[in-house]
Amino acid sequence: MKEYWASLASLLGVLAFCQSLLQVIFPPELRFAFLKLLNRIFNVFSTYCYFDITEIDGVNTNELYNAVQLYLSSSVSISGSRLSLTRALNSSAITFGLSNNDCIYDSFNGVTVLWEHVVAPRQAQTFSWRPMPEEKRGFTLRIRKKDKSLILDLYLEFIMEKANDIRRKNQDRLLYTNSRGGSLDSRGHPWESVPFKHPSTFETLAIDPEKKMEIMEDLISFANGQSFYQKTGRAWKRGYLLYGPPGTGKSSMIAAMANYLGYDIYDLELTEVHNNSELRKLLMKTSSKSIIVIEDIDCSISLSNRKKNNGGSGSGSGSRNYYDPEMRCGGSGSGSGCEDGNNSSITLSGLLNFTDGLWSCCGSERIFVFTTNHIEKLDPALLRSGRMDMHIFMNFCSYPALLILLKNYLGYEESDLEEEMLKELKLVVDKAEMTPADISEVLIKNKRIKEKAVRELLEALKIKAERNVKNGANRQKKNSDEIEEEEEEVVEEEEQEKRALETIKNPVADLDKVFRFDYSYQSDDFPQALAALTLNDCNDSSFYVDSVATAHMTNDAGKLSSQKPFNGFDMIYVGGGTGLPISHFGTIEVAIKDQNQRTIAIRHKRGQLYALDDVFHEALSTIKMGGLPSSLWHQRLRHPNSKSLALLKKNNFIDVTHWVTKTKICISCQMGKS
Ligand SMILES: Nc1ncnc2c1ncn2[C@@H]1O[C@H](COP(=O)(O)OP(=O)(O)OP(=O)(O)O)[C@@H](O)[C@H]1O
Repeated sequence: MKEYWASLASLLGVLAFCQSLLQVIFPPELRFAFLKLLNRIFNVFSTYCYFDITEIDGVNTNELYNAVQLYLSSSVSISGSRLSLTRALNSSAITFGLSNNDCIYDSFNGVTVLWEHVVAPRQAQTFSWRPMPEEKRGFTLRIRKKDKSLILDLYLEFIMEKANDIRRKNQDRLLYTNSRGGSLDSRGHPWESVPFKHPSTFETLAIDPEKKMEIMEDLISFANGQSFYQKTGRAWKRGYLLYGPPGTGKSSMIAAMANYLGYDIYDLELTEVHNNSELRKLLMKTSSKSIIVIEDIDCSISLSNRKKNNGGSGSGSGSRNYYDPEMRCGGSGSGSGCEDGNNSSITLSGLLNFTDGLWSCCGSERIFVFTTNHIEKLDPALLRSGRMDMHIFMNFCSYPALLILLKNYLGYEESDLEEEMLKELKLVVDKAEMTPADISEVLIKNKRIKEKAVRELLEALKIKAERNVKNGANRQKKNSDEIEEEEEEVVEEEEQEKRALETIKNPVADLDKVFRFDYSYQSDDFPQALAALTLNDCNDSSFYVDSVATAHMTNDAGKLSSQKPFNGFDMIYVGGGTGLPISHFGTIEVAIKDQNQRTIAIRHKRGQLYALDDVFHEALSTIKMGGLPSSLWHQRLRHPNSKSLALLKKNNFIDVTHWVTKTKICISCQMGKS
């Protein structure tokens, strides 16, 4: 026996020596090539082929891996001998899974295949933008070569469908949030999820039954509408805008939608998203059959003021219409907001691309829901027809909605209540303007003593209705007072106008009292605005065109001849207080056209004015045709002083029939100089 151990030990020693000798003689590269060759030879002669389905594909999670895992979890629970059991946090379902490196046979269409769950430790992490899981996971599918073409595609399709079914039936809805502010988890997901357990359903939702039916039918026709969307060439998605006062059930409606269709919810927190490309990435990581929600869209982000931060640096905006808020950053559909240039914020255009641009179609069967308490605050671009397919007004509690709440909270059917009580409730509920949330509170408080609950509810409704009536009367009184005040103001304005007209007839009389000059209506650069009133350079015989406005604007930057990007924060404010961004500044060319719209003279800027020198005098020859009194020339030539007029006459540019006496003072000049 002793000898036996001794010879075994020496044999092991020889083997170890040979191994180290081999390692020295054959470097790792050579060994790797040899193994590869062996593998190839094995594959040629093997009757099987193998498919690896890894958990992470590049940087993205492999959906097929998840589907296989789910699919196998249903078969391993029956046939597996060693299983792993998992239960997600707060989840009600237990998931079976194959243990690490365990195998299972499955059959499909009479063909048997083998699945192996391969788990290997990940090598020490090289540099990565995000943490990776410690283990590499994957499934290896083994199929006979002769069966591959027969079943592979069908089998994988079957697995995907089955996984979706299982997900729908067994799995709790998931509620995703992007509250991590853009950072990714170890599996490359920007979304965090928890099981979604909201109990709201369309049955418990207290809204008018007709409206409820309409919404439910719309949802079902959407969910079953794959062929319709394909046939019509539309992306398989739908948008709902829920609006109304707080507590009318907008969030409850979203939960009811998710529970009704069995969809997951992605609750998008816009304030956590830094720019449009991040928004796009979030969208790419949402799954099909989901509802993407942006709650309180009017307060989550100030979309109309966003451009302020960008400083209007969008390049190449030559022919863009900046009056269209949608176009502020490059227009919808293209997926390229001007934010892409400086990557600093979300824009309205980015949000619209998110919902109905090209990127909104990455994935299918998705519903977008926006909610707001103030629809009037939303940018019209969001409300435009076709953008949100259905606008749903969540109103105060109506009588039919009240009956649903009574059933939910007290178990009362309409027939369980006395007729008198029903009559009274019906009479006051609309006037009370109470939200379902307010009414629920009253009912919950007394839910154990049902009669008391109904009585108290009636009392609360009456008090609220009375208050509303009183407030309404006050409002009416206030309104009539306001109307009276407005009427008085109109009369006052009319009288002022009359006085002004009388003054024009007799301009010298009391001019100051009527037209006091108001600086608030004038340009800051007032002296410059009046520059055209005089011609200072007596040696310059050019005509100068006064284009009237001191600050010109155009919605087409291409019209500017030497444009430069505008990097300031100023904006053009228009009626209603909307701020329009300024993208470029520069100079324009003044074109003079004849009757037939042919350009006969184009002039560039000289200083602050546009000069028409001798070459173009002919083009203006009609101006000097026919003599006119000096007062008319004064008005036609934008109020030059008499010295300038005399100069023009002397150079034979104008023909003055007679000089008007100084007593007739030009009112415009008076106002301008006051
Ligand atoms: N229409 C409704 N049907 C049933 N319950 C409702 C309804 N509206 C409100 N409630 C009750 O009031 C609570 C608050 O409602 P919910 O959060 O859905 O309102 P909301 O309109 O989304 O409010 P907010 O605008 O403040 O987010 C809900 O939990 C629910 O119990």
